[in-house]
Amino acid sequence: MTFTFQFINETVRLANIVPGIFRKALKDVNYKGYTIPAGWGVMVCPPAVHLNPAKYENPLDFNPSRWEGGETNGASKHFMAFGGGMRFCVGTDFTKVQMAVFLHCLVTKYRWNPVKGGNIVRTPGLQFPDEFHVQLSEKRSTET
Ligand code: HEM
Repeated sequence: MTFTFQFINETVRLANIVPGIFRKALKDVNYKGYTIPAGWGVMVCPPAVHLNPAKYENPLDFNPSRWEGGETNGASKHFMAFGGGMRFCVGTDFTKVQMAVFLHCLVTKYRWNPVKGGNIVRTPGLQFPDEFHVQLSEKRSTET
C-alpha cells in the first residue's frame, strides 16, 4: 500500500480541496518584522504551500514518487491538505481508506479514456471550467 498512500498524498496536494484554513491571533504575534495584532483573523492558504516550487520540484506535475521514503501521514508546514495541529482533520484516515478502495476498484475493474474538457483553473481551489469528461468501461476478465 506504500505507493497507494503516496498517490493519495499527491492527489490531495494538487487537488487543494480546502483553499483556506482560518485562525485567530489570541495575542500579538511577531513574524518576520510584521505584527499580527491580537484578535485578528488569519487565513492560511494551503494551495500556496502545496505549489511552492522551493519545496515541490515542478509543483504542477502529478508525481506520487516525490513522496518516496518520506512521511505520508500527518501534517507539516509544507503539507496541510488535512490541516494540522489541534484541528487536524478527524476524517483523514477514513478519507484515505475510501480513496484507496476507490482507486483499487478503478484500476482493477475499469478502463478510462479522457473525452473532452480538462482545462484547469486554480483560484486557488482546483476547478475545471469546461468540466472534464471521462469515459469509463468495465474491463473484460481477460484484460490486465
Ligand atoms: C478529502 C477529504 C477531506 C479534506 C481535504 C479535509 C480537510 C480538512 C481540513 C483542512 C481540516 C482542518 C480545518 C482547520 O484546521 O480549520 C479538517 C477538519 C475536520 N474534518 Fe476534514 N477533510 C476531509 C474529509 C473529512 C471527512 C470524511 C470527515 C468526517 C467523516 C471530516 C471531518 C472533519 C472534522 C470533524 C474536522 C474538524 C476537526 C476539529 O476542528 O477538531 N473531514 N478537514
